[in-house]
Amino acid sequence: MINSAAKTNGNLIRVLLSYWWSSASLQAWALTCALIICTGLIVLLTMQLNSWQVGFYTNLQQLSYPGFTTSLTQFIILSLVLVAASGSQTHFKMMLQIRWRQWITDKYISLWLHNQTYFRMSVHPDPVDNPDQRIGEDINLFVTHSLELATGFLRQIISLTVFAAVLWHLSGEITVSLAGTEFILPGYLVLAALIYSACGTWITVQAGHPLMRQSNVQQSNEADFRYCLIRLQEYGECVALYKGDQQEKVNLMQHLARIVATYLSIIKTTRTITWISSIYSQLSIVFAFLIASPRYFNGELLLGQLFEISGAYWYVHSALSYLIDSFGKIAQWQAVTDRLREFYTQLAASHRETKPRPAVFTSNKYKTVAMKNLTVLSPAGQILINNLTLELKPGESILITGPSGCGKTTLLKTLSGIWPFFAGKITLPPAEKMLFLPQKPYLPIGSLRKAILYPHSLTNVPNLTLKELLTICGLCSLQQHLDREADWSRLLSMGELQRLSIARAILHQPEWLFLDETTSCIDTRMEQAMYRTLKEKLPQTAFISIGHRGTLKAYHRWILHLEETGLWHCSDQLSAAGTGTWFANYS
Ligand SMILES: Nc1ncnc2c1ncn2[C@@H]1O[C@H](COP(=O)(O)OP(=O)(O)OP(=O)(O)O)[C@@H](O)[C@H]1O
Repeated sequence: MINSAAKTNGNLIRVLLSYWWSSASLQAWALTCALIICTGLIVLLTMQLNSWQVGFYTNLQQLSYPGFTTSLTQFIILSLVLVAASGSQTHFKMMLQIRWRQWITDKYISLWLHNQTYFRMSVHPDPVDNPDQRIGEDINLFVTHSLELATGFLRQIISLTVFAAVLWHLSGEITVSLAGTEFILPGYLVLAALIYSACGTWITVQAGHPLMRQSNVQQSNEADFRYCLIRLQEYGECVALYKGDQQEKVNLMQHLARIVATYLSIIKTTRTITWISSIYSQLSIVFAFLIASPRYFNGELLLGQLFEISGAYWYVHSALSYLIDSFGKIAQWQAVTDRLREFYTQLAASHRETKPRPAVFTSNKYKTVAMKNLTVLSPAGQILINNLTLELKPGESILITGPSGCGKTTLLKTLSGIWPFFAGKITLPPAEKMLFLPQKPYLPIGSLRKAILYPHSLTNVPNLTLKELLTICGLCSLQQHLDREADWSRLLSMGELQRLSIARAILHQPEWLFLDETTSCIDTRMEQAMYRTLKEKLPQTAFISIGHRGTLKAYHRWILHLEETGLWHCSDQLSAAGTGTWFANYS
């Protein structure tokens, strides 16, 4: 168990960091190096500006005007280089951000779309929430925060090394007497900064750790709220017809209330962290002066040196307080990383489940659609179809009937390879010879031409062919709109959408056509016309239809009737005996 978790974590890290080992690695490393160089340069310039104070204040103290103007010139030059380095750092960081995000998003989308994983995950007993948000927003936050934290960390490490050395040098030695014994402490200012920051960090971590969980919950709350708004927009017509405005408002307000409640707890934790870090920062301003003042008042330090110590102390203290200052960002980074890990774990599990199963054979070798001892289950484990054995030869058609909810659609989903809950053996012809028309037609947003050609993107289909197709499917009025971009699934009626999917089937000429109540929203006369057209245009095609209307029997040789109990019964309309011939040739 621990091994598997460690393996998943290892794979996740490989996916997240694969940009640096990808085909675009040259670009990745070039941007990273440029970012590191700019960050290092900024710290070195900051150190120069800190040391510059010594000369500047000394010149002021000694009333030296030429020294004062030289100091100002130095300041202008250092500042100009610092501005250029800061601008370049921002440029390289943002470039790396968008390229890295693009890379990870591409990886996640590929994993999500591979082998219909998006569907399989939706029927998982415990599906992860809002995959859209994980891909769209969490990856973006992960990349942004990772780069912010990494560059911040790098800056603080260089800063700590450089300024700790400066501070150590400036500290000199102090003598401390403890229980009558005198100790000489070198670099006591560095030691003081270390102790001070360690105490502050410990207190902040204790007070702020709930923030990570709260951020995670808030990400989910925000995604749920947005999903409800999108659904309302999508089903606006239905909600309006039901006059469900009040119900929708209550639902949306409940989601908003969850966001507010979590936000209130985030406010509480953030307030505590802010109090701690403010006290800590305010004290640190005087702390450096306080512990360096004995040497100043002893005449061992000039005013400029006192300011230099204070500056160096401030940088060392800032570097050591990095965790405290970035606690909110670290908490959010941890939350999005957890959400990406959770999503990746389910993606990986889904991929393991969908590796070609020994129970399903798809190859050119198979000329038939056959099932042997096929048992189809619901996600809850309830048997929908029990021990089904049958074989369908090329060009033969079968009508699947049965009461609503008995498992007709699930049988087609099993044959299409997207339903994972089954036992038994299935053999199928190659995927490109089959076409599945779902009950609810799907049309991509775009031109009508793209909608008819979906899921292929054949570009060489002449307009005339497409117009003829629309005519024979009773959609003449759409002929003029082949290139009109729209959300066609909203504009067309259900019957029109179903006829458009029949046009799609005729265009693609499959050898095996699976129709899941594809004509359920069309009147009987038109339904008959559609089936006659299909038979005429696709004479060699085998039809596997689901339907409730008895009129469909005329277009199919076989009738498979499913019962609610999982039992089934198959009959041959051509055979005088009616049943039994189905299995004669099955091997
Ligand atoms: N994704 C899913 N998650 C949970 N249960 C599901 C899922 N898909 C189908 N089911 C259940 O499986 C059973 C069979 O559903 P299916 O859609 O196959 O029925 P059907 O015979 O095609 O019904 P209808 O004639 O009404 O279209 C139903 O009880 C349904 O609730």
